[in-house]
Amino acid sequence: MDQQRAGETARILIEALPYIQRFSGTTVVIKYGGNAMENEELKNSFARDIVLMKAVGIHPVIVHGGGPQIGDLLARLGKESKFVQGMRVTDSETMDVVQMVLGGLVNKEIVNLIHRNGGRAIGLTGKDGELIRAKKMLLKGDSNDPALKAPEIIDIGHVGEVQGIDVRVLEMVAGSDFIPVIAPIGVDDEGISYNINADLVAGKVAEVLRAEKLILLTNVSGLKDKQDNILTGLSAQRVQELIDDGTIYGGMLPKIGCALDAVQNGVHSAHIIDGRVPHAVLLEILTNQGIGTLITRR
Ligand SMILES: Nc1ncnc2c1ncn2[C@@H]1O[C@H](COP(=O)(O)OP(=O)(O)O)[C@@H](O)[C@H]1O
Ligand SMILES: CC(=O)N[C@@H](CCC(=O)OP(=O)(O)O)C(=O)O
Repeated sequence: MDQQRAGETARILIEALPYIQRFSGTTVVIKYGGNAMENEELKNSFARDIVLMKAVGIHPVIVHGGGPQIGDLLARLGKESKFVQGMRVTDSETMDVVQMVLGGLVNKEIVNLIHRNGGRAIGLTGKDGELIRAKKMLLKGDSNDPALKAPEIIDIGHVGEVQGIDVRVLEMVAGSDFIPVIAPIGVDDEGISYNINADLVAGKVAEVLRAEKLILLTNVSGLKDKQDNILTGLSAQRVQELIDDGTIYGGMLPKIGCALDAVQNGVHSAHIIDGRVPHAVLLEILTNQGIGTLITRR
């Protein structure tokens, strides 16, 4: 290595020092969206980032999605995917597919990736240790019928919202070498399974663990306005305006909602970043080059 390159390498390593000192010993919850699992190279760069974080004393907790992967298997079974306000309409048959894909294929693939990159991981669904207690989610629809006084309630089947998180299993894992990898499946008092949007689970997990950061990896470079500019440092009121005028829709709705809730409830900062950028997590945590949309408490 020539001297110039050696100097540059040393400079980059030293740049990480204040971040390592600041974040070592803290918990960072990372939501790994199905859309960010684009190719093998990206998946490996994600796993390397997570292993490096753990090696420098940060406690990463991964909550993963897998929407496109669920959609693929449903299509192979001849079932169409339907979404209302960013939530998958989930009948009993779809719930079975959700459990197979999230709890099986996707969860174990991420665990495997971490092992292949030199770390140790343990895969959990919200059913393990009753980690995620869920209740049925009811959506309020916009009714066009002026005769209806209350907004229409839409039933989207086995879709849940988080009622509580039992942190004991996570605390056990946090003190060890193992990195928890959580599939967003919840269970209610009667043992009924629920499909929960992974952003919502990540937000609640970050809240109960009092995480330093909530990082939401997705397939866009951040929250955008209508002219495609990345928006950052947003107030709750500004977000509501952007929802009302249709700038924020679909899968971005639960993402921005849970980011705002998390920072209101004790998480230091939430970041919506582009999971298609190699090493996006590392750049966000250990360098000056934060990317995407930052949300903090105001
Ligand atoms: N204002 C916005 N800025 C950026 N993306 C938006 C916005 N409103 C809606 N979206 C949509 O949200 C999507 C991200 O959510 P989603 O598809 O659920 O991703 P993930 O699988 O990563 O959770 C983007 O691909 C985009 O289509
Ligand atoms: C209720 C609901 O919509 N659940 C999601 C769970 C997976 C998920 O959130 O995946 P991404 O993060 O990759 O979108 C779904 O069925 O697609």
